[in-house]
Amino acid sequence: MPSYRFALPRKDACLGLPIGQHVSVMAEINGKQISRSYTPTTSDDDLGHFDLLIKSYPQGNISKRFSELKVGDEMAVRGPKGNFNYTPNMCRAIGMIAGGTGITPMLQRGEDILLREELDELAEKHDNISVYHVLNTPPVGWTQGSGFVTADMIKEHCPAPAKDIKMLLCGPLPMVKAMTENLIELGYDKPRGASQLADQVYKF
Ligand SMILES: Cc1cc2nc3c(=O)[nH]c(=O)nc-3n(C[C@H](O)[C@H](O)[C@H](O)COP(=O)(O)OP(=O)(O)OC[C@H]3O[C@@H](n4cnc5c(N)ncnc54)[C@H](O)[C@@H]3O)c2cc1C
Repeated sequence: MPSYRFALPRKDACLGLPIGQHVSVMAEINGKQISRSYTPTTSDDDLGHFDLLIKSYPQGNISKRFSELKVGDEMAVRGPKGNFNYTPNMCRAIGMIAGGTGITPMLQRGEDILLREELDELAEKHDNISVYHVLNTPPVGWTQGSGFVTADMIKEHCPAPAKDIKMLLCGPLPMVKAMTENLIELGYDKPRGASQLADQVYKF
């Protein structure tokens, strides 16, 4: 999946995006201003530019635009955007369910398993981080999950429902819908349409 690098106005500038927030990329399409959210894979340690890992859909309004960019082209970007402001120790445990490019808000810093090396390295280095990959069509000998993420997988790998935990969801709409149903079935709070920081289940 291609990654696109955008220059910042100065070589020593950082994007300055708070963890948990994203940017809006805008374009005028058929006379209408359309914007979509994207989470850079670079951090504030990266100066002079930021990178976006984009899956371009042939019918996608904004994502298709990326695939048509030539070096030197510009896009309109606005931010920071989003209600999720991460602060250390904001809760005891965080469960994250991400589908495809939905991994980008979970790991702000890209693939068949996007960012796999980075994720596995994080889990190896930190006792309090564990990663479970679920593949639609796994290769022979695959020992982790296969098919879609199920309620049983969530129960086994994510923090159980409690006041001091959060569950973060990001991915294609059908997946987010299915995960919302799984979470409700498991006893987590029903998420509202537009998530707020205080919510137990936060949909990006
Ligand atoms: C917080 C957040 C962060 C995100 N970060 C990223 C990121 O880092 N990288 C990234 O690539 N995306 C990311 N997304 C998704 C992104 O915002 C857009 O939804 C995506 O690029 C599709 O937008 P579009 O305008 O191209 O398509 P739309 O105009 O929304 O859809 C038009 C058509 O495109 C096709 N299409 C669109 N989405 C899908 C899909 N998921 N599966 C199959 N077909 C589809 C369908 O044919 C659809 O009818 C993020 C979303 C959120 C909420």
